[in-house]
Amino acid sequence: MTEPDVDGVDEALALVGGAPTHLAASSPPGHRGTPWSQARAIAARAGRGVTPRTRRVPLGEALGRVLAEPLTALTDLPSFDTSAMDGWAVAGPGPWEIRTGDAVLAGHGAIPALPDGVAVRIATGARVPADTTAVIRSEHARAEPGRGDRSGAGPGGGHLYARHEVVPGQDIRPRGQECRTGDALLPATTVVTPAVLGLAAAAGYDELAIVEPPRVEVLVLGDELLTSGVPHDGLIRDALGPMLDPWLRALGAEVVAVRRVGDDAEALYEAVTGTGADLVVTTGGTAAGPVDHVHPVLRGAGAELLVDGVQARPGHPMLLARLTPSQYLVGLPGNPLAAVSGLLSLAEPLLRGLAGCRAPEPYWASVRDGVQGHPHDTRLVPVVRRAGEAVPLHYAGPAMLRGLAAADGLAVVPPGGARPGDALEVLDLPWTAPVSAPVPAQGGCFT
Ligand SMILES: Nc1nc2c(c(=O)[nH]1)N[C@H]1C(S)=C(S)[C@@H](COP(=O)(O)OP(=O)(O)OC[C@H]3O[C@@H](n4cnc5c(N)ncnc54)[C@H](O)[C@@H]3O)O[C@H]1N2
Ligand code: MOO
Repeated sequence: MTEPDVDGVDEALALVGGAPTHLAASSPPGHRGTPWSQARAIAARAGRGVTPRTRRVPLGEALGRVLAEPLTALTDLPSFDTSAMDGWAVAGPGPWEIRTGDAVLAGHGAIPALPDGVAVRIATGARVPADTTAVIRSEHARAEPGRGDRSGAGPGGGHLYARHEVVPGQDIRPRGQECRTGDALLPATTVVTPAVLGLAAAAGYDELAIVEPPRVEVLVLGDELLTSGVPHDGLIRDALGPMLDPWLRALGAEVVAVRRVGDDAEALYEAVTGTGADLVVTTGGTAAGPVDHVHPVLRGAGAELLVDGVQARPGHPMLLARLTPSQYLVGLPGNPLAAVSGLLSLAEPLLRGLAGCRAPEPYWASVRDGVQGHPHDTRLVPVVRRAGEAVPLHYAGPAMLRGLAAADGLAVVPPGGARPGDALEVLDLPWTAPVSAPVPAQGGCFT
């Protein structure tokens, strides 16, 4: 499928570190595939081109989803002038006569306005009476009891003295300090984090309009795959079914099915043409071997190939096809790390668009060790973060998952490689992103 000369070095590159080769970055004549960045951009554009389905869900079901509409304040926040401290509401200059029987508590209704020269006990979060000049926190005031009540707050009244200068408005949170009704609090495309849920509740929401998660069907190809037990007799364990389901959910997808279709071209055709999913992800069968059915099936199904091979290692046979105007297929190569490369290169940007998510800011880290480059292609290399640097991991061959399983991300190594200290883009894994929200049990768009 690709030129054998450069393919020959691929496994070796994946296993060793060492000095960069700094060979020419331009594609040789006949070199196949779309440049890596361009392929990602095509996938992202395809995802953004589909109008997402939206629905309203109770707050409790919105975690991890993406806002389909801006979050607009349904109320002023605070919605009334609020005491920020436990203490005294006072009006006018002191000392103040303590009004008895009128402690103002959070959640209670309005109490009469305060005339000048009067103080009343108030609790944090309570509505400040009309005409209040300031709140004096208890530790900054001295109450002198009146006759018949030594506490000063009882029916006997008494007088209140400030221990410090009183500044008008002190310790009062004025109505609308955080927002006014109708203010835009968050734009559509915001991922609903626990903090967003809190803000939405405070701003008066019971439900949120969210983008429906894109429905994804995974088709695992290959007659050689076992679903349990130890590999034997040339059969191996399916490593991709168990990995892709939760990974896709962490990327904001609803995985409607993971189906094993073997090396049966007809079954694959039926599955691809009959799917109700927004995205079909296939694993294996992307190359040109005798049972590599993905290309012929896509041709038979009249699919449009948007990306047919990418200048990326591992994973160069990855592909992206449009099945119908609103349905896509990402073909992941069968080698497990190559499949992950395809997942992050094509499926992730596509899903982001389908899920209505914004792309995250690219994240760069300086690489501790030199990384051997591929002569012409971008390499994705598992790395772990150590003391602010990205450390490339071993066991990163296309068929291996040992390096990936210990990794925090995949470093994007340009053709020619990287020297120690070079800054490389790092693709975060959805469960390790330093600035992302946690992955909830039901999935969500958290990267
Ligand atoms: N003549 C050529 N042969 C190959 C080329 C090439 O350019 N020319 N590219 C190689 C590269 S690179 C890759 S990657 C693979 C991609 O092949 P396929 O997508 O067709 O994948 P398969 O042949 O089905 O499988 C490859 C490999 O991965 C194993 N596999 C498949 N599915 C799973 C799974 N679910 N879990 C674990 N392992 C899986 C499969 O047994 C094979 O060992 O093609 C190369 N060949
Ligand atoms: O080596 Mo292949 O690049 O995609 O696994």
